[in-house]
Amino acid sequence: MLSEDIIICENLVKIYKTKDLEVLALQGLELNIAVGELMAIIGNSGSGKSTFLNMVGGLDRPSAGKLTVDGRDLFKLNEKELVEYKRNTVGFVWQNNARNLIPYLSAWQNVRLPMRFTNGKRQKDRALELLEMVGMGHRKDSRLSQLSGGEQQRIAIAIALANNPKILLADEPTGSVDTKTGNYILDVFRELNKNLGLTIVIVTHDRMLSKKVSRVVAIRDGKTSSEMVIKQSYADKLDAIGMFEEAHNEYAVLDKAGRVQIPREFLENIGIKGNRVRMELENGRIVIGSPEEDSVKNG
Ligand SMILES: Nc1ncnc2c1ncn2[C@@H]1O[C@H](COP(=O)(O)OP(=O)(O)OP(=O)(O)O)[C@@H](O)[C@H]1O
Repeated sequence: MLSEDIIICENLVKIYKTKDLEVLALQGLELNIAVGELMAIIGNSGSGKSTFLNMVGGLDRPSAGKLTVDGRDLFKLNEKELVEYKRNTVGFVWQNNARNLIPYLSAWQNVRLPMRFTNGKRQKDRALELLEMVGMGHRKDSRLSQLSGGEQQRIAIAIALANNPKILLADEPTGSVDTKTGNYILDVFRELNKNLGLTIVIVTHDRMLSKKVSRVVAIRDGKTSSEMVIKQSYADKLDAIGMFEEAHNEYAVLDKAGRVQIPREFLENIGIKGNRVRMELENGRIVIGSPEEDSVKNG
């Protein structure tokens, strides 16, 4: 059972300032993520997905709002605390694995690199354990340049886990591999989530991939717009018969001021053109309709 939130993000704002330009990359993002969740963030290019991940990963500082990760207020960490946070709390997997790996070293050596603070024997054992966890134990002595893109991506996941982080952050982890390999990588995430209880946040464009996790949050223009949550009771059953992805309920996010962003497709479907909707309470439900319905009803 998921209980407390490991990531609490309220009204989060990020402004990038360049010499002659200010970009509002996050404009009041509301998003909480529970301990042990496997979730995806989707959204168009430029909607702020990577910005959010970078804030949570401590790679960049937020401008305003609230961001607490694993009980730590990311606005208050000093440089030293931030280095320690990046090393122990979060692990990163990127689309482009060249960012994670050193091609002329073996898989085993690559995984040991982030562990330079632990003793040698422990390091070797732990690295092997991680390689086995991602299904790459048998290739431990292969140089990275001898492995396929998908295999390299699995090594990158093992590296991200080297310091035993509580949260794994993955930015387009399947962006450079084919669908079959992408599915395999996603299976690795699901195993890690299930077996280690690791919280995993995946940023993706890929709507198919996002259907295989238990919650999908859509970001639009730097704000959370809607989310889909898998019906927990069905998850395991459906997983067993390969229909996991069919079982989502769709939710819209309600912020503290009572604002909800309605997906554009829904508005188009009921014929909303301007900036007004008709709203009424009907048998415990809020019904939103087109204002034109009134004129049809009344006359
Ligand atoms: N370092 C930066 N300096 C200035 N603007 C930036 C910087 N990083 C991101 N932005 C801008 O912030 C906005 C959000 O970018 P972000 O990379 O978070 O989007 P994204 O949803 O991850 O997009 P994509 O799917 O294309 O990676 C964009 O308008 C982008 O141009």
